[in-house]
Amino acid sequence: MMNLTILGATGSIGVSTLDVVARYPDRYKVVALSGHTRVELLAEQCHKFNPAYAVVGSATDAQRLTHLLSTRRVNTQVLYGTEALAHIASLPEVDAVMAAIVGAAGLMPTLAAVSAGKRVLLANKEALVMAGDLFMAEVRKSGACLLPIDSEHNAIFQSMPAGYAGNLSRAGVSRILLTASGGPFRDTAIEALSSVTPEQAVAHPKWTMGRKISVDSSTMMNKGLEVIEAHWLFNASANHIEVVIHPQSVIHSLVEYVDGSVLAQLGNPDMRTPIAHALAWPQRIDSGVERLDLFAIGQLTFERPDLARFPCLGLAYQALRAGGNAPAVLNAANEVAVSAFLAGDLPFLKIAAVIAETLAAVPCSEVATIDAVMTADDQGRIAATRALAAYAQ
Ligand SMILES: NC(=O)C1=CN([C@@H]2O[C@H](COP(=O)(O)OP(=O)(O)OC[C@H]3O[C@@H](n4cnc5c(N)ncnc54)[C@H](OP(=O)(O)O)[C@@H]3O)[C@@H](O)[C@H]2O)C=CC1
Ligand SMILES: CC(=O)[C@@H](O)[C@H](O)COP(=O)(O)O
Ligand SMILES: [Mn+2]
Repeated sequence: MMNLTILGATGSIGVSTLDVVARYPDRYKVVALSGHTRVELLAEQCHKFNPAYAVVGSATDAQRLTHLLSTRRVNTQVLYGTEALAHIASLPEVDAVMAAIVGAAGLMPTLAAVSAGKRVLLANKEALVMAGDLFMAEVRKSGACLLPIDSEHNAIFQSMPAGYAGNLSRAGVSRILLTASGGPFRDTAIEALSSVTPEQAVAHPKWTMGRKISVDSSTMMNKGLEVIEAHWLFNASANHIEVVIHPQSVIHSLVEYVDGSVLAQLGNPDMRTPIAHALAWPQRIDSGVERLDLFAIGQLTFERPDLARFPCLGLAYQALRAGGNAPAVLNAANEVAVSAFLAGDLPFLKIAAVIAETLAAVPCSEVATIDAVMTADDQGRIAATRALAAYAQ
C-alpha cells in the first residue's frame, strides 16, 4: 500500500490524481488532501477518500470545512495555512506526495516533501523555476525520488535511457525536443491579440487545465517555464532544449540521441497518463485513458515557434541564461501579470511587457538560500505591480 498526500487536490491535477487513485483502493491510500478555497469540493473528496488530514487556506475556510465534514460524519482533522501544508507533505506515514498547488505558493510545501525524502510527483513547475538549484540539491541530499508529472517532462523521463544519471552527453543524448501545442492563439491574427478576453485565453485547444496554466499556454510562457523546468530536471543547457510546436498534442516530447535516434512518448492529451506513470513507476497501471487511435488522428505536424508572436518564450530563455534570481523574478512577474489579465485589469499583449520591464528593473543577484529566492519573488512582485500601473485598463 502506498500512502499519499495530495497537495492541490481540488485543482485539475488533483482531481485527475484522485480519479486514478480511486481505481486502486488496494494499492493507494489517501492520508492527506489540501485545497485552498474550494471547500465544498474538498469536503466531497474527504467523504469519498476519508483522509486523516485536510488543509485549507484560512481559519474561516477551516471552520466551514469542519462543519461540512461533521454533517457528513467524516472524521478528518482540518488544518489551515502554509505550515500545515508542509506538515502533511512530510508526515512520517506518507510515502508519496503529489505536488499540484499552482504557482509560488507550492514551493515551500513541495520542498518540505523533498526534504523529507518522499516520492515527489512534481506538477508544480513554478517551484523548480524559482529555486531549481536549491531544489535539486535538496533532492540529492535527502534521496527523494523526483518524478515529473508535467506531460512533456514525464515524456522526456520515459524517453531517457535506463540508468540515466543527469549526464546528457554520457547518455548519448544530443537534444531535448519539448513539444508545445501553440495554445488557442497559434493562428490568430496578431492585430486581434490586443483584444482577446480571459475566457478566450483559457480555452485551450487540447488540454483541460486550471486558469493560470491555461493563460500561460496562450502566451507560451508555459513552454518557457517548462524549458527552465527541463533544464533542472535533466541537467540540460538552454542550447540543448528546443521548443517544437505540435498542435495535435499527441507527441508529448522527444529525446534526440547522437546516433540519430529520436525517442518519444505519445498518448492522448489526458494528464491521467503521466499521473498513473509516476504513481506506479517503475510498474505500469491502467490510467483510464482511452487508447491512442492513430488512424483517427491521421496527421502529426510541427512548426517553429514565432518569438514575435510569443515574446514570453524568449523572456524565459533570457531568464534561464541570466541565471541567479532571474527565473524567480520572471515567475513572480508572470504570476502578477496573469492574475491582472484574468481580473480584466491588463490587456493580453501587456503580459509580456510587464514581465520584460520587471526583469529589467530587478538587479541580478545570486540565490544561495531559500530566503534569497523568496526575496527575488517579493522584488519581482513589487516591480511587476509597479509596471502594471502603466497599463491598467
Ligand atoms: N492542469 C494540468 O493539466 C497541468 C498542470 N500543471 C501544473 O500543476 C499545477 C496545478 O495546476 P492545475 O491543477 O491546473 O491548477 P488549478 O488552478 O486547477 O488547481 C490549483 C490547486 O492549488 C490550490 N491553490 C491555489 N492557490 C493556493 C495557495 N495560495 N495555497 C495553497 N493552495 C493553493 C487550489 O485550491 P482551490 O482550488 O481549492 O482554491 C487547487 O487545489 C501548476 O503548477 C501547473 O502548472 C502541469 C502540467 C499540466
Ligand atoms: C498538460 C501539460 O503538460 C501542459 O503543461 C501542456 O503542456 C499545456 O499545453 P501547451 O503546450 O499549450 O503549453
Ligand atoms: Mn506541460
